[in-house]
Amino acid sequence: MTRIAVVGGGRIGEALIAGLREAGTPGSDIVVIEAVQARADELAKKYSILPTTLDIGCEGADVIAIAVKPQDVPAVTERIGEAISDSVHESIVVSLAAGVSTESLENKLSAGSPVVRVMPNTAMLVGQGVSAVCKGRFARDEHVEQVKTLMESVGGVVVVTEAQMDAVTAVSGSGPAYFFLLTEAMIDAGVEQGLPRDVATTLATGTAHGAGAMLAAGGDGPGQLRYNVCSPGGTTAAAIRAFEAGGLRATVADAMEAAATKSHAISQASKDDDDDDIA
Ligand SMILES: NC(=O)C1=CN([C@@H]2O[C@H](COP(=O)(O)OP(=O)(O)OC[C@H]3O[C@@H](n4cnc5c(N)ncnc54)[C@H](OP(=O)(O)O)[C@@H]3O)[C@@H](O)[C@H]2O)C=CC1
Ligand SMILES: O=C(O)[C@@H]1CCC=N1
Repeated sequence: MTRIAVVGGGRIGEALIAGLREAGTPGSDIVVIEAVQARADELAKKYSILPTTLDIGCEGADVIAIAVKPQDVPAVTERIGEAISDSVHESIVVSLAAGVSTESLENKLSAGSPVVRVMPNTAMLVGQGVSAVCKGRFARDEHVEQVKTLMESVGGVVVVTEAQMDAVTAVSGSGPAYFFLLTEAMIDAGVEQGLPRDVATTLATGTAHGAGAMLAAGGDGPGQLRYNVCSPGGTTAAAIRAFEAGGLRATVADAMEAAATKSHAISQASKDDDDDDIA
């Protein structure tokens, strides 16, 4: 049994809670600490969990998952540090925030506190997330294993180095949004071609689901799967040519570079804040 305190009940906090509940974690093992009372009450009702304060929620928690916006992480971590500093129970502080380094978290906690950084994605909501995990200076392998097991209950998990986290964020943290954007564009294009919107939505969404399932089946890779759709002289090859002419691959590379650069900039901002604290 792992007792989890989720600090921040926004989009990703809810996705984690929903995925854990769906995977069978009892509601009594999860508490949520959320700034907006109405939102805390909504989550409590929806997932049969307890909304509480940070001090009470951190007491006895095995995992304290920080799911607030990156700029709110330093203040929240400092308060968590105060709440657990005298506790005999060891809590693993887990950050789900983009761009916030384990070092900046450790700087706000008592010396030697185990910190694990996770980059999840919103597909946790349906138990199909994929997360990357890296450990801070004081986290031992058993802490990483515990967090890995927790995240495996809501999807796949890979262990990476912290230096890889900006790239991870660009691929899988932000990734669901790229597929949603493509799906939206396909629906709009289907409507332009004369389909009713509900029909275009059913077709594009079902296609995304089916293509995802084929990729996840782990047989042929994406290239071969695409070749299999491209009948010689056919419709798909004509569409792929238009995608390539429009610079799709370069656009994807530029978009992911922008995401990774932003993640790095967030890390630099949190480092600068730490330096200001020390000065
Ligand atoms: N959304 C996503 O797909 C992903 C997000 N992440 C990371 O997850 C984190 C949260 O993102 P997201 O869920 O989108 O953001 P949200 O703004 O939806 O959620 C954050 C929530 O935390 C609340 N909050 C702020 N300060 C406190 C506090 N002191 N105590 C308790 N609750 C507080 C916020 O309230 P208020 O709005 O009033 O400030 C808000 O409800 C970010 O760091 C992001 O980088 C990581 C991977 C994917
Ligand atoms: O957009 C963001 O900053 C967060 C982090 C990854 C996905 N959403």
